[in-house]
Amino acid sequence: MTHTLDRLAATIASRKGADPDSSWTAKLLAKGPEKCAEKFGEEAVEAIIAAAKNDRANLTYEAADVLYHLLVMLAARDVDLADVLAELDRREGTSGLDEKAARKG
Ligand SMILES: N=c1c2ncn([C@@H]3O[C@H](COP(=O)(O)OP(=O)(O)OP(=O)(O)O)[C@@H](O)[C@H]3O)c2ncn1[C@@H]1O[C@H](COP(=O)(O)O)[C@@H](O)[C@H]1O
Repeated sequence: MTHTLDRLAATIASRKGADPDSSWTAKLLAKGPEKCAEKFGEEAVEAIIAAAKNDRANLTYEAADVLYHLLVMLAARDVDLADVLAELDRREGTSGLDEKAARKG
């Protein structure tokens, strides 16, 4: 699964600075990080609606859109997927309750 995300992140990275007419990703990135974040939010809302309706087929489809747009948003702000995965690795083995307490300080 990580390999799929790694491949997709690499494809998205390759679209940075590419001709916007050459790919949808290049066109979205050319619109800037704020637009990429907005698109991520739109896709997240569509996934939320599918989940709330218990529409599992659509939730699967929308979740794929969410992951793609998350990677585009990260690329737009030069955040590496590897760093996000490292943060998840860091949390592995700790309780979610501990993580919540740590955030509260
Ligand atoms: N996974 C995706 C992916 N998921 C969603 N999308 C695009 O994201 C858009 C989201 O749909 P919307 O209806 O919200 O967007 P829209 O209406 O077309 O655009 P707006 O008018 O709303 O701005 C669609 O146009 C999809 O084509 C994706 N585009 C690309 N990929 C992957 O990225 C790779 C590179 O794509 P290109 O950059 O197009 O070569 C592809 O091979 C895929 O693997």
